[in-house]
Amino acid sequence: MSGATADVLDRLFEVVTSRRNADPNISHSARLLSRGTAKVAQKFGEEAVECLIEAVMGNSSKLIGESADVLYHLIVLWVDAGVNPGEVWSELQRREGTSGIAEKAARPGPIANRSGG
Ligand SMILES: N=c1c2ncn([C@@H]3O[C@H](COP(=O)(O)OP(=O)(O)OP(=O)(O)O)[C@@H](O)[C@H]3O)c2ncn1[C@@H]1O[C@H](COP(=O)(O)O)[C@@H](O)[C@H]1O
Repeated sequence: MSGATADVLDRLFEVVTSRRNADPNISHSARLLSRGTAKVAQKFGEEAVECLIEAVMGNSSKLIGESADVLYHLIVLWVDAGVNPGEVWSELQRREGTSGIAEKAARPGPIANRSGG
């Protein structure tokens, strides 16, 4: 992720955080957060589905807008859950350079004989 990308997401997180106790008639973020975790999660899921539909349809210009919707609603989800973007950036940094194939192969396998007998 480029620095510019992280910056805009960090700024968006700060704005949404600042809206937590704002007037729900003025701020969409405040309105969404006031409706509770289930609603925040539902909206994120809906936006994700809209995003994947544009991807499957091969509509890359609409995919850009839907992707922005997904990121905004993910940030609302983080604010609701008390997750800081820096924690997510750190996790991505920790994974840098590790292939997904190699990571999956290194996971502990099932225990062959749980009874021990
Ligand atoms: N990036 C966004 C952003 N993306 C999408 N949306 C809004 O998300 C809403 C999605 O509309 P929907 O009809 O899908 O959802 P809904 O209105 O909750 O309707 P229901 O599903 O509940 O029926 C629209 O009102 C969009 O404008 C956003 N609203 C705000 N932001 C950013 O958040 C900042 C703070 O916004 P406020 O909290 O509104 O001040 C803004 O300056 C922007 O930078």
